Amino acid sequence: MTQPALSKLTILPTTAALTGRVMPPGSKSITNRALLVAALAKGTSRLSGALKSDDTRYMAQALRDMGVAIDEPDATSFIVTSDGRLKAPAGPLFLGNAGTATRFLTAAAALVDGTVVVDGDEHMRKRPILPLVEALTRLGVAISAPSGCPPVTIQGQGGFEGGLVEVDGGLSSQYVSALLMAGACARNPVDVVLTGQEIGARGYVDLTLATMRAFGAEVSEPASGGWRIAPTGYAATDYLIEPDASAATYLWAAEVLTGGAIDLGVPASAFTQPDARAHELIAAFPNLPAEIDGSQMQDAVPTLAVLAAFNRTPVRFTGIANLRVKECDRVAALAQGLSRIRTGLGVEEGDDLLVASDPALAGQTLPAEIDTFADHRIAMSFALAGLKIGGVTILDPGCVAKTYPDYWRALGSLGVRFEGDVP
Ligand SMILES: O=C(O)C1=C[C@@H](OP(=O)(O)O)[C@@H](O)[C@H](O)C1
Ligand SMILES: C=C(OP(=O)(O)O)C(=O)O
Repeated sequence: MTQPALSKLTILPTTAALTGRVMPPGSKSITNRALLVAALAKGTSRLSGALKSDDTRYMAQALRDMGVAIDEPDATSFIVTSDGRLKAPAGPLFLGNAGTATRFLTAAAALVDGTVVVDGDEHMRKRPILPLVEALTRLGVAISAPSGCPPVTIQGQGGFEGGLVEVDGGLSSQYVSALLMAGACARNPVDVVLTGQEIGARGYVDLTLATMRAFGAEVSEPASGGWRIAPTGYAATDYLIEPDASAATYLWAAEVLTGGAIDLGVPASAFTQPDARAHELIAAFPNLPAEIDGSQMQDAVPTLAVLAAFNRTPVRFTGIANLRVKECDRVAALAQGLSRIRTGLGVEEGDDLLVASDPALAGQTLPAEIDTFADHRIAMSFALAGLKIGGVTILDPGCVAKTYPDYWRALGSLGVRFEGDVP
């Protein structure tokens, strides 16, 4: 069977400084945490400032499939009403390529009385989940994932006892967050302890703890790398979700690349998400450091890597091995896309990415089709290159719907012009 041709969007370079006001959408990470804990709380919670995108729609639909009432009175709110229990869904939960929804619901499914199958699209079916499955097994949960990736089948017993569970967060911090959030609904206290010191973006665990506490959970950290969760369950509450820091990185980068002034409506210092750390680096452009450790701002690495192409000096990105198990292998996709613009512009060295910077790229026409591998961040970051280089074409530009459906419209509102299929 022949595949349908991918849609294409060419960014027309701009010599103008991009100026205007663009609010990034609500945080994906916080929206999907808040949706879950609100669903585990008895009563009604109003979530405002929320993201409406593929990832949060998959989460909301899965919770509806488990008996939770979720209303959407406007474009940025969810009203979640629950009796605090998730019911067995009639069929598999399909979660697309939403890592947060998939990992968080895998642990929460242990609270269901009945069978839950957690599944996703062909990309998600390649994203590892075994460390989480093994941790839940040690907690006494009947769970299996034969391929080590979704689909995962959980035979929920209406809850689990609790106790100590070790987990390796090296491949994904989402395993840790998933255990922490489900842990508050166990019958006894749960101790979640990290094995090894490696954990991608520890800041995501802090984000989890903050959301849990806002909904009444009691979590302490008796020792570094270990958390004790009291069996309190959650209390319904109204919750304001901050804008998405990863989405903000594209706007910050567009601003420095074009010498513009984009008002995001929120200062960088107001974000609590890990990717906000990238702001300081972006502000240093075109003098980015020779080495950037991406481990604590992982989703900002595509933004920083494309920006680095225009830096005064080359940049090596380290600490990014687990970018290989995101929506696509981002280390490979970035190297490939950069090298389509100019051979050798991005090179993989082990798990590092080397960007051979050249400020003279700006103003050139270097036709390049960027394969996005259905990865929103590859699409959004390479669009930045298109602001300065003629001929940059993004394949499958609609993939931004995963976390930032309005991305192209937002760039358009700043005066960016396109040729081709604007989704
Ligand atoms: O917990 C979260 O909200 C996230 C954690 C990170 O993933 P990993 O923990 O899988 O590295 C990040 O890349 C993802 O976009 C969101
Ligand atoms: C890695 C990402 O998403 P997730 O793991 O939530 O699918 C991302 O949004 O960059």
